[in-house]
Amino acid sequence: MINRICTFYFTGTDTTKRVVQSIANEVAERLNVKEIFDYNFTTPASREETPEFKEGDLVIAGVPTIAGRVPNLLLPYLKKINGNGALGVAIGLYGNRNIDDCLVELRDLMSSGGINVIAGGAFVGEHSFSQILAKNRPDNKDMEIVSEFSKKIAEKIEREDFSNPEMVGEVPYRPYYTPRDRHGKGIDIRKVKPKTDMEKCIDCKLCAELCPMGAIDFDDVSKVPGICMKCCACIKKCPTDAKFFDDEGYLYHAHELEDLYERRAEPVYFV
Ligand SMILES: Cc1cc2nc3c(=O)[nH]c(=O)nc-3n(C[C@H](O)[C@H](O)[C@H](O)COP(=O)(O)O)c2cc1C
Repeated sequence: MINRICTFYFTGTDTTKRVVQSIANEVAERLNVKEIFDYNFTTPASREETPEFKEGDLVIAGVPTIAGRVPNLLLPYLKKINGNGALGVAIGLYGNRNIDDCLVELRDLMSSGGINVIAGGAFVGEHSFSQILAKNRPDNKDMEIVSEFSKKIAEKIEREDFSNPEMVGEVPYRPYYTPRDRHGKGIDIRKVKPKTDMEKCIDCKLCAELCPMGAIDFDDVSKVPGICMKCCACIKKCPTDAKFFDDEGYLYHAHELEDLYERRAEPVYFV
């Protein structure tokens, strides 16, 4: 019996949020669950709380795929999950290249925290680095699959089938995906940070408020003293398009992804 559905997600550009919330809403409707609790752990302040769940919860957890894995900057937080026997669904969003081992890694983090993961899905979202790679996804076709998946989750719970399906990915997990330049040499984008066009910036502070790493200086938003995870929230959500990356390696990688992964990757789910 499910008493509460918890959406539990990290999202830079809202594709993960859309998929997770839709699943939660549809499963809640099908199972007649009245309480939906929105647990968005994107901001640093939200990650100061320990993620705590209880028996009778269904936790729909989602993260974007970063370098083929769960974002490593979130691992200390995700290792603190207190599932207390809740049921769970693991969701990985990826930008049309590959989910690699993100979904199985998220499933394992949830299981280690005491959540019984009864379903999982890999869905496609517009790539953080691009305005054209998987543009506007998840789209209507993706959302139909989200709906089909939600129906199967609800049916599985109604049958009281709490088994753990196999999911796409390898254990042990493969190393983080490394982009390469035209000579096959690794491109290291870890230290790359966004720049600000001060002619366009209106100093609204939205970028500093949104940054999941709290990396942008509130008093001077052109400064990024903290760690940037390249989620692109500040770039895609800037009302005046003032933020941008100009690092050569980063831009090369972004354009290469657009060229190599133009084909449409389809979502997959496991129930
Ligand atoms: C640093 C970084 C690395 C990424 N690595 C991958 C990847 O390995 N494979 C992939 O297909 N997409 C990758 N993506 C794209 C995101 O997983 C994808 O755009 C996702 O939909 C973003 O979710 P959000 O909108 O909830 O932030 C990466 C994005 C970022 C920021």
